[in-house]
Amino acid sequence: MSHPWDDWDHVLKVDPDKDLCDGETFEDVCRTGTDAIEIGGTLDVTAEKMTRVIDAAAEYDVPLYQEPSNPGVVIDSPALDGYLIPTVFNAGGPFWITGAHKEWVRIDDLDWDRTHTEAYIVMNPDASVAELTDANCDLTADDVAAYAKVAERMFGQEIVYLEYSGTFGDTGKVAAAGDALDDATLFYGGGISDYESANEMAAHSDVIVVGDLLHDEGVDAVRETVRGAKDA
Ligand SMILES: CC(C)=CCC/C(C)=C/CC/C(C)=C/CC/C(C)=C/COP(=O)(O)OP(=O)(O)O
Ligand SMILES: O=P(O)(O)OC[C@@H](O)CO
Ligand SMILES: [Mg+2]
Repeated sequence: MSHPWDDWDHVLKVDPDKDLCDGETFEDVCRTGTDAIEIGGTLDVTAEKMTRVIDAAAEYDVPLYQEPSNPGVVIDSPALDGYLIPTVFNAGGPFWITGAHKEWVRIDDLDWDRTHTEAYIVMNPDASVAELTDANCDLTADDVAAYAKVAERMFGQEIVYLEYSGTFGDTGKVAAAGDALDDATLFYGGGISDYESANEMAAHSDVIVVGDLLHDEGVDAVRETVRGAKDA
């Protein structure tokens, strides 16, 4: 089966709780050359902030996905190509693995055709997502590879997401995740800041995700990471 992300090299993650750089617009964001935009963040995301970003990006061609951090911020919008729903494999308890999902399915009538999951392995203990989910980030390359295999082989996950949010990851661990997977697509996110860092992580993963750089440095810096990913 083919999926939209089979052809992606670069995803830009827009945090609805963070501002764009001065003078930059969502039109600029959509024209960075990224393959897709993912809208999501861990802290202080609301349905209103989500809607603002979706509406602003709606008129441009770039594929638009929502990555909700809880069921309360999921937006039903025709502008979205789909929903990428995290499930945190190394969370400290079941809520962020299946609990939140169970509540969502119970209260909402899901659009299953547009709903996909991402098997998160959270690696940076200082990231908000690690604190929120009480993730065990003390993982060796072998642990990471084993989680990736469990995600793909036992839970049928089509995307495995190695999440170093806020810090540049260990390339050995990223490579271990990549080697462990046969069919699933490996997303890598965290600390990508320029052509070189993008190029390096893109060599070890299928898709790199760039987040804070957009809000801290702006669209020109993001465009360099697109170039780095495409050259890998
Ligand atoms: C069932 C539904 C609809 C939602 C639950 C989905 C789950 C399990 C979420 C848990 C993991 C999570 C909070 C993912 C959000 C995406 C993410 C990791 C964004 C990056 O966050 P950070 O960069 O750590 O946070 P800030 O930038 O907000 O500090
Ligand atoms: O913000 P950065 O560190 O680029 O991380 C990207 C993404 O993986 C966050 O969920
Ligand atoms: Mg972030």
